[in-house]
Amino acid sequence: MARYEQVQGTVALITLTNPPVNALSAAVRLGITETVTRALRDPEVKSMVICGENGVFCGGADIREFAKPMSGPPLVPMIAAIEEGEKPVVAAIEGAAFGGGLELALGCHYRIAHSKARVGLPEVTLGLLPAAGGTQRLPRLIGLAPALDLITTGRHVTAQEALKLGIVDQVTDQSALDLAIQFAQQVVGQPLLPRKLSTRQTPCPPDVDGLLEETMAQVKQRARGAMAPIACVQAVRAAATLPYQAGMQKEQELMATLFHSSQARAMQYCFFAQRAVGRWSLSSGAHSGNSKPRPVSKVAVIGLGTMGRGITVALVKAGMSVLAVETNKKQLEIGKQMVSAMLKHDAQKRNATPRLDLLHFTIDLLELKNTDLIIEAVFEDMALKKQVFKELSSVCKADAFLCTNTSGLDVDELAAVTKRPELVVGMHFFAPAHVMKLLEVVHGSRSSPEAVATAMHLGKRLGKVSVLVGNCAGFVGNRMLKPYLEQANFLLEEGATPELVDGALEEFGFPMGVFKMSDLSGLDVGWRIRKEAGLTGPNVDPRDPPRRRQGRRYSPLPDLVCEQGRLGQKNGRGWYLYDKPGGRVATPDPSIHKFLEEYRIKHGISPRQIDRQEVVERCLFALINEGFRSLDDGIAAGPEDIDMIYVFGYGWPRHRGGPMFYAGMVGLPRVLTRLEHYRQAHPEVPHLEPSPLLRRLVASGSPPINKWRDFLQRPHSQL
Ligand SMILES: CC/C=C\C/C=C/C(=O)SCCNC(=O)CCNC(=O)[C@H](O)C(C)(C)COP(=O)(O)OP(=O)(O)OC[C@H]1O[C@@H](n2cnc3c(N)ncnc32)[C@H](O)[C@@H]1OP(=O)(O)O
Repeated sequence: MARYEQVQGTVALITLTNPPVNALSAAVRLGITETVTRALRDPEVKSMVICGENGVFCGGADIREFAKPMSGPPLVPMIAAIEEGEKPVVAAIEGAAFGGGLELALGCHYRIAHSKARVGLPEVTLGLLPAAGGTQRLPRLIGLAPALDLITTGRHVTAQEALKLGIVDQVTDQSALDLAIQFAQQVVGQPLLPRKLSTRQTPCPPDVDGLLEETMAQVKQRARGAMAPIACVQAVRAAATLPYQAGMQKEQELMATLFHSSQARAMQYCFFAQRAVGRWSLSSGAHSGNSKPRPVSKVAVIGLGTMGRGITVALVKAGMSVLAVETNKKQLEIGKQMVSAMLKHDAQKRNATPRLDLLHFTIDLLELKNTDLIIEAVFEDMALKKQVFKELSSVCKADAFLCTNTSGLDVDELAAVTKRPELVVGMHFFAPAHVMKLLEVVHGSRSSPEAVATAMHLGKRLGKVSVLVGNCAGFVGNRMLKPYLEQANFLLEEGATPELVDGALEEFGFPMGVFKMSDLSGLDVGWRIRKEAGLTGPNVDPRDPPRRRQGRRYSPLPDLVCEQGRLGQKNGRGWYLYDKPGGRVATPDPSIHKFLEEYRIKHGISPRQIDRQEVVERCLFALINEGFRSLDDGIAAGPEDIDMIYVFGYGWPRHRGGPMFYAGMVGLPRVLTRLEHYRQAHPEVPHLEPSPLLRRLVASGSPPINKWRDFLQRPHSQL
């Protein structure tokens, strides 16, 4: 797992060989320990170079080993032996040096990087801290403030930034390995002590306490309940305030509290789940391994509303040529201005040139005739979308893919109006589409594996986490959101305020609660959908009592709020008050409280005290319950798919792993018992009826999440 060679007569070359990313498994650590010892003992060897096979230095500790009992040599003494040795060691960094990989490089005396390499300490994103000396050596190398930034965010930096920060000594466009070998020969005989980072003092600003306090306050706010970023600040503080060995001790103590935590397990689960969702499969036997995406070079976007603009920007940022289509010149001009401004703004932030040359605008559908893939992003209205699909089907070339950016309409119904239903798939982007990482790719009953593969691949090119889902109202994400929103409204009826509900959900870790989120999205969006569904407005069955629709409990509260002209952030009034139309700062509104009180009096509801536990349980367990139903229906392939949809699309806190992982952490029997309890208290709410899958899992002894697929029935799988 570590190859040993002697090159140029006097240089020991140690190559990590653990594909694909040379993770520091027990065997690799043993290999490094043995080869370093050999090189230190060999009188012919004057210096060493450490590199990684296949153009990757090292992806860090082997994350899969974290769940197993520790074996093999630990990292800390292994790295200490490199640093303490009296022969210079040069790290030749190609590809990536992340986590333990960068910590290994920091134990070397010099670092040479290829210009395309990236380095970073992403442990915080796995619920951990860089506990192989990273929190002590990096601040000593680059100073307190930049080290705090890198360690608490886990962000990766380019070789150029690493050079500026002082993490690496040289960057080359040629072979980093060749340069490192040359370098290793040149530095023989030079004093080594100053190169040993553990012997240095951490460069600090005059007001160390001020910087640490300010950082801690910012980190706590950003962390939303995650423990690791806070532990990272505490560990880096030790680098500024304690001698090296005491700092290392502190680093180990803090790591011990994180290592077996449920947060670390949740975040490591997310790491693998994110990669697993890319490996899709269909019941037909087609899967990502046997279905090739078709190359796509020309893409068109139909409709330059909020979604269409975001999608266009995402495509251009990925280097793709885009034809943007609107219905008339006026709309086209508005769209053009906005897309160009968004691209310029984005490029400015990255100090880059906006790729406006990749953009083309038209109102003429005939210009689509050479396009490979079309993403329709018109208003969410089935009749309109059908009309667009009919036209696309006749003007586009016969093998062009037709994709719809719908958030929940029936993809099969759209496919049916075309002459090529096998080339139709859903691509559900999330707003803002150029920022949000999630893409739900919707498999219609006639979508071909090639169409699925092409949409999934395109999502990847756009830097999205693409998740394949089946075709049903709301797909996976919005289908599960429905019972969540419903419970939040019922809680208001029963005595809660928007602030109480949102506070509980934000304390759980969501960036914003359900009512703030609704204000941000615009309250009229759901209102229109409810009108179309006959839940409010003129099509309501006149025999329905005010708080019942279609045979079940219904809360008209959101409709009544809209009827008052409160549409959310866009007009400055929704569930909250905003300083101005479009304002972002939500203030509780006494007139909403009064409205809720009057509503309860009118409907004879005695308000009761509602605590935060009830808010979290009712909203989240109802959502989770729908997740189990989606799994059983074959709309979601596995719990990982649901979890990634919620983490990347709906702000579910990563340190809680996603709704299905969270259910496992809480304990399936508890989720079942609480749902049964709430169902008994609210018999008119069918969403609270525990799903058959949840019952089967509990009856089978609540197996771990990776075994849930064995319990699915899926009589009507959509995948
Ligand atoms: C006791 C601990 C003491 C000290 C603290 C040290 C802690 C650590 O080092 S924790 C690990 C920190 N490192 C990371 O977080 C980096 C993780 N990896 C990546 O970011 C990326 O994989 C990459 C940039 C290195 C490569 O990206 P890419 O080329 O896109 O490949 P993939 O991400 O798809 O990965 C390929 C394949 O490798 C698996 N993998 C990647 N890194 C690790 C790892 N560190 N340990 C175990 N496995 C790893 C990844 O899961 C993929 O496999 P699967 O598709 O089967 O999941």
